Amino acid sequence: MDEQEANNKASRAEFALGDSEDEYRPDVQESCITPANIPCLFSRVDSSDLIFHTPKQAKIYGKYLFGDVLGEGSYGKVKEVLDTSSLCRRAVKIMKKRKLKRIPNGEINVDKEIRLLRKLGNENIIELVDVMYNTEKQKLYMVLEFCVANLQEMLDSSIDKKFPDWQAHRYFVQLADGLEYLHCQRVVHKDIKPSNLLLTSGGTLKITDLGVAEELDLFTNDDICFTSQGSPAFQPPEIANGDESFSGFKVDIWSAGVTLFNFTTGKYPFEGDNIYKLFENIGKGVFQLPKELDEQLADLLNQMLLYDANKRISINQIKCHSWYCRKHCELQDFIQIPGNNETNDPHRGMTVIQFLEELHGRNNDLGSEAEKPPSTLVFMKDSYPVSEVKTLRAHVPPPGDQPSLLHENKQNVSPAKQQSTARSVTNERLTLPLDKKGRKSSRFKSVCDVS
Ligand SMILES: Nc1ncnc2c1ncn2[C@@H]1O[C@H](COP(=O)(O)OP(=O)(O)OP(=O)(O)O)[C@@H](O)[C@H]1O
Repeated sequence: MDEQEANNKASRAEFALGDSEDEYRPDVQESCITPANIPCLFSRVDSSDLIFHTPKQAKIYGKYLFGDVLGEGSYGKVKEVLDTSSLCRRAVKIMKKRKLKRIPNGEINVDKEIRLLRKLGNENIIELVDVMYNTEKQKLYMVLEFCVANLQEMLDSSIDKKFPDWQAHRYFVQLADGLEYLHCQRVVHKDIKPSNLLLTSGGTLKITDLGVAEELDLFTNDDICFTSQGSPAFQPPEIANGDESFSGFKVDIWSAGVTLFNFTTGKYPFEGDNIYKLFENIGKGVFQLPKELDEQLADLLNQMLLYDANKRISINQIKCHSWYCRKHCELQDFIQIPGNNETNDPHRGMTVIQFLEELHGRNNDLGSEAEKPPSTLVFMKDSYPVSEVKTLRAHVPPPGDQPSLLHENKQNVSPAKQQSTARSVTNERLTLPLDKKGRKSSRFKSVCDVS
C-alpha cells in the first residue's frame, strides 16, 4: 500500500461513526462503513424544515428605494423608503386595487384620504408627500412623512400600559392642536385612537389615518354627521345607541377623551366581551375613574366623556382647562419608543441601509485607518434633506468612484464619544416641549464615504 492510499484509508476511517450518533471512532476499519451507517453521517431533515435564506433584493420604484415593512393595516402594508433625490426617510402605504375592492368603502375611503391629506397642512397632521400608481401591478402607493412609532406600540411596551402624566399631557396638547386644525378645516376625523397617533423622531405627534374622516359641507353652519366607521371602543353613546345624526366634532372630543383615559390609566372607560356588550355599556355612559387620578385630569375626562354631546366640552374649552394649561413636571421616567422586534434593532434605524449597501457596496474596501474619510456624528432630522444638515461633512469621492452614501457607522466613533453624545441628546430631548423619544439612533447617524 503506497503512502497516498494509506492517507485516504485513514481519512475515510476518521468519519466512520460508532453506535452513538455523535461518537466517532477513528479506529473503526473501512470495512465497517455500510449503507446502514450512512444515515448516522447525514441526519435526515424533512423538506418542510428547510429554510432558504434568499438574500433580499433592493427594490426601487420611482425615486424611492424600499426598506423593510413598518407595519400592516387593514388596507395594506406600510414600508420604509428612502427618497433617493432628497435623501429623506419616508413611509409608503402600499394598497392593492384588488384588496381595496373587497373592503367595504375601501376605494372611496382611500380616494377621500388622499384628497383630504392633499389639502391639509399642519404640524400635527401627517403629511402626504407623493402618490404613485403602478398600473401593471394595480398598486397604489401613498408616500407619507416618516414616523418612528405609533403611541399604541409605546403604550403596549410599558409595564402598566400607560404614560406618566407629563408625557400624556405632552401628546394630548398636540392631539388637541391637530384636532382644532381639522375642525377649523371642517374635517371630522372619526377615528381618533392611540394607534392613529404617530410620532416623528423629533417627538412631534401626527394624527394619521383619515380613511373614515368626513369633510363637512362648507356652506352649512353645523357639524351634523350621519355615518361613522370608527373603532368601537372609542365611539360615543350617541353612536353606540344608533342615533341617526350626531355632532361630528363632539365624536372626536369623545374619542380624544377615551384616548386620554387610556394614556393616563392604561385602561378603557368602557369594555365588553363583544361589540354588543361594549356598545351597551357605552350607551349607558357610566364609567369609573381610578381614585388616585389627578383631580384636574379627572375633571377634564369627565367633561370630555359627558353623555350629553351638547354639554360635552369643546376643543376651545379644553384648551382653557386647568389640566391642559398647567405646567407638568417631568418627574417620572418617560416611556421610550420600543425597539423593532422584527429586525431586532433597539434603535429603529434606517432599514434601507442594507439595500444601499447591496446597490453600492459596503465600506469593507476602505484602506488603513488613516486613509478613511472622516466620520461625523450629525443631527439628521428625518424629514430634512441631508443637504440642509449644517454639520454634514461631505466626502467627495475621486472621479470614477462610486457615489458616497449615507451609512450608519458607529465603529468609527469612540465609545466614550457615543456615550456622551447619547447623554446630551437624551437631556436635550427631555427639555424640548414636543420631544418624546429620547433615543439617539434615528436622529444620529454618522456619515462616511463608501467607496
Ligand atoms: N407615516 C408612517 N411612518 C411610519 N409608520 C407608519 C406610518 N404610517 C403608518 N405606519 C405604521 O404602519 C402600520 C399600519 O398603518 P396603517 O395606517 O396602514 O394601519 P392601521 O391604522 O394600523 O390599521 P387600520 O388601517 O386597519 O386602522 C402601523 O403600525 C403604523 O404605525
